Amino acid sequence: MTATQPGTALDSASVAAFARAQEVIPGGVNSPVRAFRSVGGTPRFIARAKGPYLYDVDGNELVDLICSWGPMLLGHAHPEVLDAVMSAAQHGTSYGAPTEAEVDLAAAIIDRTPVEMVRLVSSGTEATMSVLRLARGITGRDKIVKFAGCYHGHVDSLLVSAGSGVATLAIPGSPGVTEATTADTIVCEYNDRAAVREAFATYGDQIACLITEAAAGNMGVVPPGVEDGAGFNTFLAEICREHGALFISDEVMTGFRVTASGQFGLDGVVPDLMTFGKVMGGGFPAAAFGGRAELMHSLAPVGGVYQAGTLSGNPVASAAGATTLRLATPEVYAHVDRAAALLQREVADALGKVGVPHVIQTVGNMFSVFFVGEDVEAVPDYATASTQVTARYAAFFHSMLDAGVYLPPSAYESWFLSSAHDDRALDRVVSALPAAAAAAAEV
Ligand SMILES: Cc1ncc(COP(=O)(O)O)c(C=O)c1O
Ligand SMILES: N[C@H](C=O)CCC(=O)O
Repeated sequence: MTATQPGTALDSASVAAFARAQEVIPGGVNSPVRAFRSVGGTPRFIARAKGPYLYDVDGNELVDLICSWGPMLLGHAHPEVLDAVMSAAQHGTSYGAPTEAEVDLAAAIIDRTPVEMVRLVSSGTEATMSVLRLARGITGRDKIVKFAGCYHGHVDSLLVSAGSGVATLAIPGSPGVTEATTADTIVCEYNDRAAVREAFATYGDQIACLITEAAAGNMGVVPPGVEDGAGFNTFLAEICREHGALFISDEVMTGFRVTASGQFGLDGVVPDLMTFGKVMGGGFPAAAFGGRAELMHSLAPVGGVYQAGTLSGNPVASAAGATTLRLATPEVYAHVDRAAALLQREVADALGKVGVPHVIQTVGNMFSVFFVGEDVEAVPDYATASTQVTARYAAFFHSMLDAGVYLPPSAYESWFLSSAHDDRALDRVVSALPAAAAAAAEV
C-alpha cells in the first residue's frame, strides 16, 4: 500500500483492526493511554515505522511526536540499531545466563550517570517496584513519599494520585490495589516544599524513601522548580539525607533523553538510587535501577533483598540499548533540542494568533502544551495541570491527526522528538498548526 500525505483519513483497516482487538484485548489496547479514550475516536493501528514517521494500516504516513512514549531518540528503524539487533538475534534471543552484552549496557549506563552499579530489568514498572523493595530492605522502614501527578509505572503502592493514563482517564484509584498496600504511601503535591517538610516532620523516622520523576513528564511536562537558587531535586536530596531516607530519582522518561545523562545532566543532583528505561532499551523491553555499590550490594545474590527476572538483561534488548546509547552523540541532542524549541515557538505562535490561552513547559527536549485558563501563567503541579480544558486538547489533537501528525492522545503527556525529525517532518507539523489552533479556539 502506498503512503498518503499530507492529510490522512481513518479508513477501514484501523477501524476493523480496533474492532477485532477489542474482542481479544480489554479496550483493544495493551496500555490504556493508547486507546484515545480522552480525545475520542479510533486509535490508528500501526503497520510500520521509519525515521520520524509511523505508517498506519491504512497506509497513512504520520509524523510521530510520541516516539513510543520516549524511547525512539534516534527515530524508528535506525539502520545501526537494526544491524545490532539482527546480529544479536542470530546468536539466539535469550539464554537465561549471563552475557557480555548486558555488561556492556550496564557499563554504558554507569558511564553516563552517577550510579556505580545497576541491575537490569524488563520494564520501568519493574525498576521502580524493585527499587522500592531495595530501599525498604536497606532502611528497615515502610513508608514512601511520592508526588501527585508523577507516574512510576503500575506498581500498586505508586498508583495513588498517579499521572499518565491514571490522570488521562481520571481514575481516582485502581480497584485491586488494597488499602493496606497504599497505607504506607504519602502523597505530596509536586514542587510543594512545605508539604514535603510536613511529611518528614510527621513521619521522618518511618520513611524509607522518597521517589520522584527526575522532572515530571506524566502530568504534562512540569520542571522541578527553583526557589532561592535551590532546585527542587536538591531540596529533596537534602531533606532525605537529614532524615536517613533514600532519595530515588526516576529517570525512566528523562534518562538519556533530555541530555546524555538525563535530568542529572541538567541539575547535577546525585540521588541515592535511580531508575532508567525507555531510551536505554532502544525500543526493546529493557530498564534498570542503580545506585551506589554499597546500596546495590543489598540485592541478592550478594545481599538479602530478592529481585529476579527470566528475561532480565535480554541479549537482543541489551544490544539495541547499548547501540542506541553509543549513537546518542552531542549532535543528536543538539538536533532534538533545536527541533523541540522550533515546535514550541510555532505552537505558541499559532495558538497566540487565535487567542487560545495556553502554557508550554519544557525540560530539555521534552515539552507539552497545557490548555489552561488565561489566568494561569505556569503549571507547577498536578492540581494546576488538572485545570486544563481537555476538550480543547482533543480538538487540537484530531486536527493535527487529520493533517498527518500523531500527538500523544492525552493532554497529560509529553511530546517527544527524535534526531530523525528533519525539515520535511517538522514542516508538516508546522503547516498543520494553524488549523489545529483554530479548532482549539472553537471549543
Ligand atoms: C517516569 C516513569 N517511570 C516509570 C514508568 C514505567 O515504565 P514502563 O511503562 O516501562 O513500565 C514510566 C512510563 O511508563 C515513566 O514515565
Ligand atoms: N506516560 C506513559 C509512560 O511514560 C505512557 C506509556 C504507557 O503507559 O503506555
